[in-house]
Amino acid sequence: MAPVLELRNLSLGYPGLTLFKHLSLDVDRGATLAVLGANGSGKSTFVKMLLGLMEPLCGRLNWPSGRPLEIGYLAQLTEFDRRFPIRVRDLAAMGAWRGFGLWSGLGRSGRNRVAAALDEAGILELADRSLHTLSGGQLQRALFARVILQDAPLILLDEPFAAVDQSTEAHLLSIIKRWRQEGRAVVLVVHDLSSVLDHCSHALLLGNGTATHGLVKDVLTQDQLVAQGYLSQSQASWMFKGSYDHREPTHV
Ligand SMILES: Nc1ncnc2c1ncn2[C@@H]1O[C@H](COP(=O)(O)OP(=O)(O)OP(=O)(O)O)[C@@H](O)[C@H]1O
Repeated sequence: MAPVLELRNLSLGYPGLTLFKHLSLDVDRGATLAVLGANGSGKSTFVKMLLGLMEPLCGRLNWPSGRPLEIGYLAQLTEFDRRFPIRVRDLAAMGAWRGFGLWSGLGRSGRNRVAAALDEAGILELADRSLHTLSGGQLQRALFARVILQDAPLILLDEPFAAVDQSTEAHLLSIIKRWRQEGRAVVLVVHDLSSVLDHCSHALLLGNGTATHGLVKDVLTQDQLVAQGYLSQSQASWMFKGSYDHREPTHV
């Protein structure tokens, strides 16, 4: 699959703090890249760099299309102010504003697109509810509907499953599956070694000043996770003996 984005010899950090050096990777169409690392390893910084909010210390991002692509972005739920007084359908419609313009009306086809996105996210019946009345899982579904409407070739999800139950997670994974089948590239920041990784093709592990990238099964090894400070030796021994093992991605 052709890349939508190429990172070349990238170093990332702040004055006096280098988080990692010399990262080169391609984000391919149809790939699902999980970004993991201990607290403070640089996941949020990596997200900011992808969004163009900060420059790498050195190296570069290449956009094979010749210009930066639109990124469908889902921020961490904790960063979202749900007291903002709008309805679910208005929040979702914000994802489509490029298509219809900020100050013009949605029109029938726009309204149909919003309804279809809310339906796919499983919250059509909540369309007229105010955001502050939603549960965490319902709000996450509304934010997914907004990303659906962005219709972007590259999708960046920052901890999309942090506050959702198993059935919501499975539902949101089915949306990610569709995106992947359509050839979109999906980058997800995930916090734990959960079953989500079964649905990812590649992993980027940050920590202890390094960034390791490759197939999930090659990167998330016991030795690597300990070396990069993600797990202690005893946690790793417990985990690799028990619930977590290396499976090939099942690609929901
Ligand atoms: N604007 C900044 N200026 C200087 N240092 C920063 C800045 N933002 C973050 N850092 C530092 O960079 C490091 C990486 O932070 P970052 O937020 O990217 O980590 P993270 O992996 O997302 O952490 P967490 O899992 O705790 O959210 C931390 O040591 C943090 O203190």
